[in-house]
Amino acid sequence: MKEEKENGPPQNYAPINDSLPPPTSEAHSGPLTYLCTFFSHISNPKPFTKAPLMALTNGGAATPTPASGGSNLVLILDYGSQYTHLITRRIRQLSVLSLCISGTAPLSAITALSPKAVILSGGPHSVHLPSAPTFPDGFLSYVQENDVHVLGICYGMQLLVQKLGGVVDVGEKQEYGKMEIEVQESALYAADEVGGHETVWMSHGDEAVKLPPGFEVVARSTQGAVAGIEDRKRRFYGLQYHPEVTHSTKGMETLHRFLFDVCGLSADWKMQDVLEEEIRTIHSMVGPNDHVICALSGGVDSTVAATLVHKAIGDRLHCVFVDNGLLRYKEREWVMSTFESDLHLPVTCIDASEQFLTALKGIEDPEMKRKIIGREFIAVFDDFARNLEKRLGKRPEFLVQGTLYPDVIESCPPPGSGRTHSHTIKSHHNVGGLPKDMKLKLIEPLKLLFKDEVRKLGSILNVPESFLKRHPFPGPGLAVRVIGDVTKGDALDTLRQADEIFVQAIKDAGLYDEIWQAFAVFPSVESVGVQGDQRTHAYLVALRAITSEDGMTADWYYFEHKFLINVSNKITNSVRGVNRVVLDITSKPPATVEWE
Ligand SMILES: Nc1ncnc2c1ncn2[C@@H]1O[C@H](COP(=O)(O)OP(=O)(O)OP(=O)(O)O)[C@@H](O)[C@H]1O
Ligand SMILES: O=c1[nH]c(=O)c2[nH+]cn([C@@H]3O[C@H](COP(=O)(O)O)[C@@H](O)[C@H]3O)c2[nH]1
Ligand SMILES: NC(=O)CC[C@H](N)C(=O)O
Ligand SMILES: [Mg+2]
Repeated sequence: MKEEKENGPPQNYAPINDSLPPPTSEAHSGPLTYLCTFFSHISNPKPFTKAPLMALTNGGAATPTPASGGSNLVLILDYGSQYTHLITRRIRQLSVLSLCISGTAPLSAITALSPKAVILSGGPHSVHLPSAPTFPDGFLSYVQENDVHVLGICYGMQLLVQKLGGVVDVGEKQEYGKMEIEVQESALYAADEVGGHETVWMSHGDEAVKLPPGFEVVARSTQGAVAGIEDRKRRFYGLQYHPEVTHSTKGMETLHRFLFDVCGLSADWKMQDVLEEEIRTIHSMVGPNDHVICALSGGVDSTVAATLVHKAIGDRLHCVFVDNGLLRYKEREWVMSTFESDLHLPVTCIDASEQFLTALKGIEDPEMKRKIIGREFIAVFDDFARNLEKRLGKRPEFLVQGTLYPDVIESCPPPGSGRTHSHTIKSHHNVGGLPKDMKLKLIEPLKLLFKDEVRKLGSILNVPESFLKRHPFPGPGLAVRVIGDVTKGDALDTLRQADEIFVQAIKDAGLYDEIWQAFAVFPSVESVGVQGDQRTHAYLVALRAITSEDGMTADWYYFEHKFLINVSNKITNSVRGVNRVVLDITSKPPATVEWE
């Protein structure tokens, strides 16, 4: 492993914004801080004084005392729906903080956060089966005693109906896809919608056949199934359809009415507040003489994370960029020069390509590759920390990573982080791929944010657009784009060249900003071709370009034929060893963005 010198001293840098509150010795108690900390498994050197945190970290043993009236927070209890994260996003889009925890989390985890409203998500289960997940004992009396509003969506509505004494049964007709409903004037539906039909997205086989006492039906599908219910007196609401999905044309209006008219929440979730809260958290974790290292990839997330932490602790932050041998064409040169010229952040580049490629030799299994990469990254960061100790006389104890909420959702989630009964899709190297015995404590200020929120935060921090608009690039890099053994033959170099041609063509055509991510893949498949009248048996390259809001779901991007013809010709004419180009026309789901 080779360490290179830093990219020059910082110019212009202003470590701490004076307008921000001074460092405190106690952690800020906002829900964001609180859950971030919980997720990060940080053993805080200055213990939190808040009972709620204890309640979560010790599995709910403490008896929290909820603030009456609740905080301005909507808590989502996740029962495994593929749309749970979308509910969280939609609510944040309406400027209200929302967080998602497991639907079977202990009552203490819920009361600790003191939400003003709780949304029970959909899910694949049937409430009448014994294994059906449910909210904890005491939940219904807690929400009643503390004036908490509850909205059940799909499975969540069925759960409410059953637990409150109604009956849910297998419906005569299943309802999947776009359906029409008829609504009546009520808390959830405005007078001008009354009598009108709304298009909604349904996805259920069970239905409420008898409502609990106190409830009324406020919407019905044109097939006759109960689609919306209310018990205003007890503050229980239910929707059989998914208002969070864009196919439910008035879904956002219904959520808006629920949040502001029904629950009386205020629209106060602002990126400026997130920034200030995160800076307070960092001050509370990192002592005045502590040093911190930051894993910087040059991507959007770590750049924003580094800028934020730098604002909090100035030059006690030491950024490290790792060349793992899996980077794109000239990526290392670009990162090192632009960090110096545009961001003025000191970065040390470590060339660990040999170390990573040796560890990956012969490895074909995608999850194994991810775990190896996660392990090697941490080994490099540990070495870097040891070297800094020689220079600074004190070993950095913290590692900043640009982990996002979707990384957590899709990796191995810790209990309480949401995704109750869903599968691990893939271990993102920075979450599920981390070694269990790592010593560095994590600081992950973006851990509860989606990408578009990170971009907003970045622009408040004056991170240049050239960084914020970059397409995401996964930490395991080209290792998840070369199928099978990455070290075999010229796979990596071939892929780099094809990828560069494709992405440059997208930039030249002015399409870069409307595409979420575009890249080439090397499937390690050979096929027969004819080039210069000669038979060839050479590799194929696949092109993938997608649009997405947050990387959780995606659609493939529709290019004009002329564009594709030009790119295909350019690749087969200039990349040695490639005689065929194919286009990936799969959305997520059923595929994922990366091939591995
Ligand atoms: N080559 C690298 N050197 C150092 N750290 C890295 C490297 N690649 C990834 N990381 C770390 O892993 C984290 C997750 O990677 P990820 O690709 O999700 O985020 P990003 O690179 O910061 O942003 P983007 O999603 O826009 O690529 C990064 O935020 C960074 O902390
Ligand atoms: O830093 C990362 N480490 C990883 O291990 C990883 N895997 C996928 N990605 C990126 O996440 C988004 C969703 O990708 P998938 O649909 O392939 O899971 C896409 O933007 C992917 O590029 C990763 N980023
Ligand atoms: N999408 C859902 O929440 C479905 C709930 C339940 N499994 C049903 O089929 O009715
Ligand atoms: Mg990246």
